[in-house]
Amino acid sequence: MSQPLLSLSGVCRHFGALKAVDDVSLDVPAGARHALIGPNGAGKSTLFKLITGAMPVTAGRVALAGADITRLPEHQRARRGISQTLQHSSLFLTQTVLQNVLLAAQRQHSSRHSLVPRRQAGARERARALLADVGLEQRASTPVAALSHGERRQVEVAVALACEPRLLLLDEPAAGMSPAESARLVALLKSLPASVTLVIVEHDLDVVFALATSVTVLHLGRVLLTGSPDEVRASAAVQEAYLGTGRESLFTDGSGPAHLEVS
Ligand SMILES: Nc1ncnc2c1ncn2[C@@H]1O[C@H](COP(=O)(O)OP(=O)(O)OP(=O)(O)O)[C@@H](O)[C@H]1O
Repeated sequence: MSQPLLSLSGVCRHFGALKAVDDVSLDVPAGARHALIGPNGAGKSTLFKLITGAMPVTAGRVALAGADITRLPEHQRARRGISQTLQHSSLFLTQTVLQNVLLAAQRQHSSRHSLVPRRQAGARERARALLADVGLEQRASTPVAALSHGERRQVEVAVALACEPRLLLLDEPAAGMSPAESARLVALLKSLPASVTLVIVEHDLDVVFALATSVTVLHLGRVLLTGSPDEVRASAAVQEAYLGTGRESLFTDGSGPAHLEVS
């Protein structure tokens, strides 16, 4: 098997006596669309932070394309190709859509030569291409504050892509979206090139099962199961972990998740 892009070995994060992430091992191959799911408090967000470097591990090893990055700070991991969208928006609301993406594109290509007009034109071109990729070309001159919730999430994806990531981590990208917006988001994420590997934390299991090529279920900080979406849906242990959460029908009624209309 070829080397995984992201590899976690025995990763732990303890808060006092609480084992929020407990001995998690996981390999994510390049090009995967990998989802992390689990009931509230399972450790998903904490595990994300251990991958991005926003929080140090208590124990274990994080590797990117075979290189040990466990001790690297967040900005150095970002430079190696880890990019993320956050649960809470980090966009500049009074700036236009294009300005937000342009800023990220300029940061990516910043150097002591970045004031050279040719470089600036390159960043502008790249920003416009990214807006086209996420379907927001027509909204380039619109202030972010005037966008719908779903459109803002699309801008966030464009901003994250401007960093030219190898690994894109999406923390609840569909939170607060209407079904139509979720379907558009899934279509957008599906259309990303295989050179961008996705790891997504998402409560909306319709989105997860429409997008993911593999799924890890976390429960009480531990990996309950890693497998294909079908294996996860069929697992009695996963059904049990979701009992009482109001989401168990996605695993137990045999019909699978509601179909998301993805054009
Ligand atoms: N900074 C912290 N200090 C103490 N405990 C924390 C901290 N961050 C998270 N926890 C605890 O760790 C456990 C896992 O939390 P985490 O937010 O990672 O779960 P989650 O699966 O992302 O949950 P949700 O789906 O509700 O966002 C929870 O019990 C939480 O209360």
